[in-house]
This record gives sequence, structure tokens and C-alpha cells, in this order.
Amino acid sequence: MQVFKFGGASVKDADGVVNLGRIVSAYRGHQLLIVVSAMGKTTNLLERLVQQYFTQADDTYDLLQQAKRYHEDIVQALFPDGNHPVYNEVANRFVEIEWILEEPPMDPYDYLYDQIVAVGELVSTTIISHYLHAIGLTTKWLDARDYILTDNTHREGRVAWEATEARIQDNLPDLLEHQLLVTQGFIGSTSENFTTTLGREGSDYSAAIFAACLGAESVTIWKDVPGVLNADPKWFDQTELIPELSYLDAIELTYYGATVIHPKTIKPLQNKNITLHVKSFIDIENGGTQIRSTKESLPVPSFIFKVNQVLISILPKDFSFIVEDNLSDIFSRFHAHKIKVNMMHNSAVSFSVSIDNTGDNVEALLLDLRSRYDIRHQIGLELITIRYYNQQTIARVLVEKEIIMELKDSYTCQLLVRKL
Ligand SMILES: Nc1ncnc2c1ncn2[C@@H]1O[C@H](COP(=O)(O)OP(=O)(O)O)[C@@H](O)[C@H]1O
Ligand SMILES: N[C@@H](CC(=O)OP(=O)(O)O)C(=O)O
Repeated sequence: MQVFKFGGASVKDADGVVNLGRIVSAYRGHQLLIVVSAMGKTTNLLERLVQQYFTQADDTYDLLQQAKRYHEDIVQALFPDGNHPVYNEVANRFVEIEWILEEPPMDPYDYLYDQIVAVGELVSTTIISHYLHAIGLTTKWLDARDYILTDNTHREGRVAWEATEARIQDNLPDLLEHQLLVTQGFIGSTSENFTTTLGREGSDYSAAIFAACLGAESVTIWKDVPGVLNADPKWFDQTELIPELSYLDAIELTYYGATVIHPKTIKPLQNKNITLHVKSFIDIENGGTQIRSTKESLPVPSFIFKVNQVLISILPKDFSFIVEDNLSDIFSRFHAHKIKVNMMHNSAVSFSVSIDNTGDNVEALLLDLRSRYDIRHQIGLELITIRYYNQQTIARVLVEKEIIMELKDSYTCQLLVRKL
């Protein structure tokens, strides 16, 4: 059996859903489970809705209307019969959000976030499953929350692997024999049946979880790019396709921020030796990238750019050294504010980190750190990571840039820079 994953970009409009139908139809007769994300930028919209609801802002219902209208337009384009059951099912999914909005927020933010944001994936898969049925494919919609079980960490649910594997293995192999299965990426549930999410961009990870538990032959992630390139084409001209990639290189690239695949995706596949294909949903005949067990190293240097970085330098107020107890205290503060460290460097009396400038929680972190340390920070920096670097590649990215911090090991070079 195979697992396919379609992200938001692939189903951003009715044409995208039709294209998905075309791709899946070409695999008629194969055992297939497809994992789908929320359509287009729906998750961002629902995230804004949660923020506004939590602060009881006036435009909460406007945002809900926007989300409804966007999906209604897609449904109308796909199902000319206004009495088709999909209309009611989609409306009912949004009613779940309306019920929450009717009461002032009483539950913790992260819990409410998961209950609301998960609706994006529930709606998209409802539409897609009906569409695939309408074009003649025997399709079954599955609620991923019945299969992917997590702990209670809302917004970053940690998978309960044994329970998840048991649920998937007990139920899905039989179902796969008779029909195409359609389920949601990104969502799971706790043992008490509360919805959780797996972290932003987590649908790739969902596909890997299903594939690992089912012992799939392969996973294919369908993207708006020809495969994994040696840099994000949004930032870099003249990118090159990497036709084959080892699991290790893929883990390293995604860890440093290559957003084409979610970093947690690779490990479960590597453990079961399952090949991951990254292919274009626009040019489906193109071979794309295969990520598998291979001794080949990356054929070309690869670049990862992260803009909008904040460099925070942390110094003990009493001029003591940065040693284990300080480091452990510092990391626990980063963890408490859900802030991930992109690059770090320590000396005897200071510890410096570069993080994404995500706004409010960075402000809260700085306030918190200042209670115990002297803090300096610089904003507006750019972090450039080069895998398999050489002097030429470093020179290429440093044009009109000044290095603020630099780290190198045998394979990877990280440069924190400021534009001149
Ligand atoms: N090394 C890379 N190779 C290809 N694409 C990359 C790379 N790094 C970042 N990207 C970006 O990843 C995007 C696809 O991921 P994303 O937009 O999250 O898709 P989806 O919503 O389908 O999951 C591409 O449009 C591209 O801009
Ligand atoms: N919809 C979720 C999960 C996801 O993975 O989406 P995408 O596959 O479009 O990146 C998000 O936007 O975070």
C-alpha cells in the first residue's frame, strides 16, 4: 500500500481538488491512503480567528464568515447540485466553531486552538472525499482522531506510538482492500477524545505516522515544486532538483529549516525503511526526489534561509560562568515560551541564540529572561545554513552582508548575518 499527502497549496481551489482527483484516479486498483491538509491558507485564517476570539475582538465572526465563504465557493464549483449532502456536512463542521464562539473563552488557549483549527482539515477532507466519490472512486472518509493518539500537549501533541499503531493495524488493512481512504493531516486526539494538533505544517508527519504503522511501500508528498531543490526557489535563483537524498541529509536539511518537508516526517520512515517521494502536483510525470537509504551524499551544496531572526545574548548578572545550571534554566524558559532555538553559541560568560521573531511570545521570553540575566538583543537578522559548504558557496551568500555569528562543522555551516 502507499500513502499520498496533499498539502494546502495543492487543494487551494476547486481546480486543485480536480487535479488531486486526476492524480488519485491514475492509481485506481492500488491500495491507497491519502492524507490531506486544510485548503490553501485556512489554518492561518483559523489561527487568527482563535486569537481574536480569545481577546473577544469584534471581527471574530467576520473571520469565520471568510472561512465559510472560501469553502462554499469551492463546494459550489465542484458540486453543481445544491442538494448534494456535502453542503450540509461542510456547514455542520463550521457549526462546531460557532458553538465555541457563543461562549466567552473559559478553556486554555492551546486547547481552544486545537478544537477550532482542526476544523480546517475536517472540512477539506469532507469536500475531497465527496468529490472522489462523485468521480467514481470508492472512497471512505476516516477521522484521523480515531487513529492518531497523542498526549495532552495541545498544539504540539506527542504521538502515543503503541496505541496509534494498534488502532491503525487493527482497522485499516481490511478497509484498504476495498476502498480509497481519505483522512486528515495535522490532527489527532488524546485518550479522553479531545482534539490535538501535531504542530504547524504537521500533515507530512501524519502521513509518515500512517505509513510507518501500516508498513507502507512508500509515501508521496505532492508539492508545488518539482521535488526537493538545493534551496527554496522563493529565495534563490537557479535552484537544482536533488533526485536522490539519504534519510540523514533529509533530516539535516529539514532540521535547519528547509520547509519543504516537516522535520519530524523522516525518522518514522527511516525506521521502517520506507521511501519518501516528493513530487510535483503540477507536473506529475516528473520523477521528483526520492528519500531513502543510500550512501550517496547531496550532489550539490544546499542552502536554507531563515529571515526575521532575533539574536539574544544572555549574560549572568553576577558575572558567574554559563555552566550547566544556568543553561538548564535558560532552556527551560525557552521551552516554557514554546520558542525553538535555530542556532546557539556559548562562551564562558555569555550564551547567544538565534530564534524566529514570532512577536508576542518573544517579548514575553525577553521579559522573563531579564528577571535573572542581563540581556542584549538584535532584530532583523538572517540565518543562512549551507549543507556541504565550501568557500565559494559562503562567498556567494555573503554579498552585501555582515557576519554576526558563524558556526561550522565538517558538513554544515551556519551564518547569522545582517544586510549592509
Ligand atoms: N529545499 C527546498 N526545495 C523545494 N521547496 C522548498 C525548499 N525549501 C523550501 N521550499 C518551499 O516549500 C514550498 C512547499 O511547501 P508548502 O508550501 O508547505 O506546501 P504544502 O502546503 O503543500 O505542504 C515550496 O513552494 C517552496 O517555496
Ligand atoms: N494545515 C496545517 C497542517 C499542514 O501541514 O499544512 P500544509 O501541508 O499545507 O503545510 C498547517 O497549515 O500548519
